[in-house]
Amino acid sequence: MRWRPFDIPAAPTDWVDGLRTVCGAGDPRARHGLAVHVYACNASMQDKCFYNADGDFLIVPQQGSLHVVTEFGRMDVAPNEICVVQQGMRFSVAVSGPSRGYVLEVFDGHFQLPDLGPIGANGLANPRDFLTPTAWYEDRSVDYTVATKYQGHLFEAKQGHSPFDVVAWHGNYVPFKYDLAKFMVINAVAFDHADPSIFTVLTCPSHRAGTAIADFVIFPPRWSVQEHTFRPPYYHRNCMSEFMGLILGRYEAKEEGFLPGGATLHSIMTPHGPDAQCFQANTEAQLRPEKIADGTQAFMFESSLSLAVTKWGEKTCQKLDDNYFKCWKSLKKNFTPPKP
Ligand SMILES: O=C(O)Cc1cc(O)ccc1O
Ligand SMILES: [Fe+2]
Repeated sequence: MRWRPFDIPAAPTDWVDGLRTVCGAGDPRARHGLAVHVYACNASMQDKCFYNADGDFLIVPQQGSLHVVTEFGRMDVAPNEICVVQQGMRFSVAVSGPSRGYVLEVFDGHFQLPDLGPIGANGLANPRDFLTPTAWYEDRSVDYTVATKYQGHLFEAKQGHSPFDVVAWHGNYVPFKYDLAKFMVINAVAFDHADPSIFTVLTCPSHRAGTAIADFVIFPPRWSVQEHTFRPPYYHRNCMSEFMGLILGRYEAKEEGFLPGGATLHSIMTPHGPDAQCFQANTEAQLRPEKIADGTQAFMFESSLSLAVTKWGEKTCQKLDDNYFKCWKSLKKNFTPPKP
């Protein structure tokens, strides 16, 4: 499935009011699964905060910076940066204009760095590049709204003061931000297309060893140098679900139709791969070292669970691209076995 860029509303809409669920699996009541949301808004949350009782949020701004106030301090998160706000933390989002992005929510546990295995001590997303806020507080007596997502539904409560009255904190259960440009990219330098798991920024592991509730994977600017190789993604079916979004630029396997602020979902075992144009160009291209994905950033929320699309994702948003399948239609059979 493919979605055209989600609309940013014209009427004043804050971050919570502009949150919509596209797909997901599992159940926050069983503390197992994930949800993929998009947000589209243009107004700051006024004397209003939000907390998620169901799980942790990984927030990926695509357009417009988010100014996030949390109980732990403030974070400015721009497109090409991400932040994680964990279960239960009060936060309020201010925006400076039309803003849009994606949210990966996990119900099971927390996001962590992937095991580096033979990569060894350093690489991919390095711990030093994750930033946590410094304590910041305000002492304001005011009519304040606390919005909550609890068991998938939104609730509101009122209180007489700002919740951001925490003067100091210590510990390690804290929100954080990360600049995707800091990702230390590792890739194949001889031949073959590497599994995109090498681009995993953060993962929320499941209880089944080696599988994830969700991986957050990026496709950053990098050198492509492989020889004797079809360099773009291979045609494949996956035992995981692949939800993709585009922050900036174009994605090499789908230069047309997959646009910043839009999305794709390739469900478990649904075959997919580069569009016909990408196949043609990369079949004919000379394999010289080449900088690819320059000025772009695509990402994937990949899950071992099987995702169901919401009614909003399928119908209400009116962004589903019914013609997506046509991008593969002109692929021709190229099998020409030698005559016996
Ligand atoms: O399908 C996609 O575009 C994502 C993807 C990229 C890649 O380089 C290898 C496998 C894969 O699923
Ligand atoms: Fe894929």
